[in-house]
Amino acid sequence: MASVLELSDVSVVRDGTAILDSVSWAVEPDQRWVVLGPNGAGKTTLLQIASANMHPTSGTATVLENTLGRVDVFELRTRIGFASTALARRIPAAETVLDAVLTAAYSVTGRWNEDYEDIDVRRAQRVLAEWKLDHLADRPFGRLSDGEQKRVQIARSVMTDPEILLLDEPAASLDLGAREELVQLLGGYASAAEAPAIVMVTHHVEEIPTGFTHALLLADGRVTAQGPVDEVITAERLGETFGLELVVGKDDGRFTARAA
Ligand SMILES: Nc1ncnc2c1ncn2[C@@H]1O[C@H](COP(=O)(O)OP(=O)(O)OP(=O)(O)O)[C@@H](O)[C@H]1O
Repeated sequence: MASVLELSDVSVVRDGTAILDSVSWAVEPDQRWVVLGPNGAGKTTLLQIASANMHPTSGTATVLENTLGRVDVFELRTRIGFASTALARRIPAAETVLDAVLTAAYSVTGRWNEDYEDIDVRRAQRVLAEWKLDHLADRPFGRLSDGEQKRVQIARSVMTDPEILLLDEPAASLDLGAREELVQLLGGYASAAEAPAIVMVTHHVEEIPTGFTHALLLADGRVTAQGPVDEVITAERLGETFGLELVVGKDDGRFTARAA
């Protein structure tokens, strides 16, 4: 089966600095990746490439078998699910939770005069139930808790049944209860055979859901390690990437890390 994402020697240069530097990486359909690295390492830039929102300065990026720079990215983006706080800011506060998810079918935020089919509405309702949001379907998006808003972002990004799902810090700013609820839901989703390939950026190994198979570590725009999650999320590899001595543990499928 073809890779859903393939970067070959990809660099992104801004203001004379390589914010991604010779990155080569492939994501297969049955893989779920976590991307970790210090602030400014280039994680969000990597997702911008993977979501076809940015082209490499040099090298080749192929997303769902389309080489960026040679294809109509508007059609391609409909096959990619992307959840980030920046995108969520575009959802009007008064929009109901159901509409915030439903409007993904037309790639818009803010319901206007689009004609939705019953099948779209039923799918939105099913997605809301999957992400434990069905009881909030009629609530305005702006009146949800942070944890609920994060789940709406993800529900919206899976509404169109994407072939690759990109999550930029889905658990950032959540309290312990909301984080654990989200990590568990993500773990269940990631473990399902029919789930798409997933790439999740996070700052904390505690946020890696069970069912995630691979990890990529970035520092200063360069890949410092990549491969099966248990080979990469280690004290040695993380320590090199973050530049400090760490103790890394794993319990019941979940990782922990602290300074040594
Ligand atoms: N358009 C741009 N022009 C110049 N520099 C940029 C641009 N976009 C990003 N950068 C710089 O590139 C580096 C990587 O940014 P990026 O947002 O990808 O990192 P990150 O790993 O996601 O960081 P964080 O963990 O803090 O969110 C940062 O130093 C950032 O300031």
